[in-house]
Amino acid sequence: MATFQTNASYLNTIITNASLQRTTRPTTATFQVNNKRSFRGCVSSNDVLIECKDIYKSFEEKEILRGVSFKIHDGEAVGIIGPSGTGKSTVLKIMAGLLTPDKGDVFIRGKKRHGLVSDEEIFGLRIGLVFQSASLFDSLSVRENVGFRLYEKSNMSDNEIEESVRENLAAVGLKGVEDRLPSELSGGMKKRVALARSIIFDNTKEAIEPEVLLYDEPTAGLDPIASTVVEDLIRSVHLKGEDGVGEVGHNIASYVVVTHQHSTIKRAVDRLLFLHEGKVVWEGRTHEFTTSTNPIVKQFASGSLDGPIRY
Ligand SMILES: Nc1ncnc2c1ncn2[C@@H]1O[C@H](COP(=O)(O)OP(=O)(O)OP(=O)(O)O)[C@@H](O)[C@H]1O
Repeated sequence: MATFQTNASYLNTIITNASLQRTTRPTTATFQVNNKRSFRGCVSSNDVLIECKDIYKSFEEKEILRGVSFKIHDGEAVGIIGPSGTGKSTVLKIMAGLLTPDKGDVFIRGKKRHGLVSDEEIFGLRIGLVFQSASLFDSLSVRENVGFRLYEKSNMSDNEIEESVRENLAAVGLKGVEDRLPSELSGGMKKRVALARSIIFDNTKEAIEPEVLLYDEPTAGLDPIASTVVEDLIRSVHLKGEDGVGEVGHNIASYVVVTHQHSTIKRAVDRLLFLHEGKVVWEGRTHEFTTSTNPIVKQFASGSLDGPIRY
């Protein structure tokens, strides 16, 4: 087994830990998974996992976020959409604790987060971020990339990790690529390898797997069928608390997806936040997106050149 010198914080899939103690889960469980955990299908005001409140962020002179506010509830599948360059990825990084806002607050399970998230903090809500670019380690094989976190931190044997890597790769539609280097994969394959890495599960631990996954354009650049595979996989992780190979009982219960793809909006999310000119200008259920009379949403949904969005 290779000895990895690289700091885990450089992973494209960053599993961050908010510096908070775990709070009691809501009692309104709708179904039970493996007698270990409850996953919820409904939303109420006292189950907010992440709240962004009046967030401002500038890069140099450019003001990108101008008072972004929203809440992510336990059990939700939320999409963030909006024109290019409007700050969607920036919002994800702020939620993950990789960027600090210039103004405004991020609350994790009701407690204010101060500064960035560090690797040392191991309790509380876990937030996994899958970056837009696959950002795999070039010098590591696919197997080592996917199993990276397990090789570094778990008590699983090399054989168990290998098996898990193989199964999770198969779940994203990739077989027999374990020994390849990232340079030997297409862009879409790299993306799926990154996804496999985000959903792989440490079966020696029960309590500290991610509970919110943040996906930055997980289906961009994939062909329609590969997109469907990824969308369904994301959905199954959310719905059943399963990992890519159908093992239940994990903590992954909610996710946020930044996407431009209509298929991903339709298949993988239930609620949408529309970001435009630094603010959330519309929120609604997915099925309301195409029928909304909001001129910004209407223009975006139809792809029309006429309307308030200008390039
Ligand atoms: N670290 C950074 N330094 C300087 N500018 C940045 C940085 N990160 C983002 N930006 C700028 O902030 C703006 C918003 O970027 P962001 O990636 O959040 O947008 P986005 O809505 O996700 O875009 P897209 O849909 O095209 O992926 C862009 O103009 C980008 O160039």
